[in-house]
Amino acid sequence: MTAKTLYDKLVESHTVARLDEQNVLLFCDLHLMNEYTSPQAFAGLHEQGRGVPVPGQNVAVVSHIIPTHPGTVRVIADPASALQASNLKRNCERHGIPLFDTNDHLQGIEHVVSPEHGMIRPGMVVICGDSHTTTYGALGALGFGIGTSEVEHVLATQTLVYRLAQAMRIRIDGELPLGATAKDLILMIIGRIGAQGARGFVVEFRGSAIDALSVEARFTLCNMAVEAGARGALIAPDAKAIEYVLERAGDITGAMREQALAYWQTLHSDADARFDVEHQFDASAVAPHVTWGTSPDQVIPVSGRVPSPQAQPDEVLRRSTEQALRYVALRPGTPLEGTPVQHVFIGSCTNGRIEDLRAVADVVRGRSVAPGVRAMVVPGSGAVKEQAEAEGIAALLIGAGFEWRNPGCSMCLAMNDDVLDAGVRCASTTNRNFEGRQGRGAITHLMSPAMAAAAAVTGAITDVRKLERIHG
Ligand SMILES: CC(C)[C@H](C(=O)O)[C@@H](O)C(=O)O
Ligand code: SF4
Repeated sequence: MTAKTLYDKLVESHTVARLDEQNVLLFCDLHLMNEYTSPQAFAGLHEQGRGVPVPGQNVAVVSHIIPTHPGTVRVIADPASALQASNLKRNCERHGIPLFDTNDHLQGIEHVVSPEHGMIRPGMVVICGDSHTTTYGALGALGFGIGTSEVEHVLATQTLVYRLAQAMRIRIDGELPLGATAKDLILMIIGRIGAQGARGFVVEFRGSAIDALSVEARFTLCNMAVEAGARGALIAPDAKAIEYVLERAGDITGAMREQALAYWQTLHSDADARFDVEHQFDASAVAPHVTWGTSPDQVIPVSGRVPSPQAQPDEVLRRSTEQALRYVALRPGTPLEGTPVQHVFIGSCTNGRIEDLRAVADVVRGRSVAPGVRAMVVPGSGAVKEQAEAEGIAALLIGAGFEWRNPGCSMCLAMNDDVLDAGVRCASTTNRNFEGRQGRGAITHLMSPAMAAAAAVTGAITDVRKLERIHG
């Protein structure tokens, strides 16, 4: 018997038919939908007079366009966005698909909502018309994003024509130093292998540094694997992951629980499984990282200096460095530390979970938002928001001068009315720093929640480790 990777096992157990050398028909256990990528898919389905055969294995969440202003009733003012939300509601009602609607108190970002209710379990194939579906690898589920025509196919058949990926293993041993988080780890990895470094691969993370991460930190890691081009990210489920799932999946009891536990034990790569590419990193050398440019791989440790186009090894890199520097209005050789920010955004499916908000609160406690800075916290979901309110985190942050908002994607991609003005520089816990991502002409620096909190209280990009030293 040939040794298998975890990825092989997940694909094989979901293969309905082998179509050719490269493609299989893959069964999808769970299909998540948002208001943004589903309307045309439903329209196509209806044109062909098709139904949704297994509506219970589909779930929809209004994520992207929803306003986040405080208040109990949310009204979507923008007519196009309101139409997207009402279409989603109508389509879900028509087909019996569960929906977290605009004013559901548990609503939020699809990738935050689904795991917290036990919908994601080890061994599943989870898909969504959204690239950050890789997040679910943290629980040993194969998650990946699909396009709108594929959404239609999945609605109609619960299957997908799936092109097989290659397997990459990233091994990370050692202990993350104080002040460095899973966000810094993944930013460092993306910086090293590049924004296309994992293109065509499903990445399996393993090693002692991965074992040490909390499940929420693993979500952060797998979420951003797509920023290195990965078609999926996986971490073999361990006791921590299994406990996380069992605490939330109330339906897994009795004999089913025994069966599930026995199956989940098999979800790891065999000892001699072959990977197409392997990388290795040392967690103990990871410092807090901050992006300086307009791609997540344009990233350096916070103590670093913005690179110079002249120092780049080839013409393509020289040009992209030059262009990025022009956009972010930074000169080559400038230290990142001390760069003033006018805005701080804390949230997103990368860092909008309760542990992230606790990390922010730990830095902010005893301090307040610097004058001239607008700092905004948008919890990843209603459940995260309620939890943070119950723990006193919301009160602490509001007292320190943060805006405490309702959940949603918000300023991660500025598809609602949380949009930055041109030239505004933002310390952000999100995952993409593309040109215009948070508003036309706005400048994004990606970093961890603790680092964003440090920026909020100092008004500049700041090494959170120094902040802690100064203030004891
Ligand atoms: C809107 C959606 C299609 C998109 C994605 O696929 O990731 C968004 O969530 C993003 O983060 O850019
Ligand atoms: S929070 Fe950002 S990255 Fe995540 S789904 Fe929403 S827009 Fe995409």
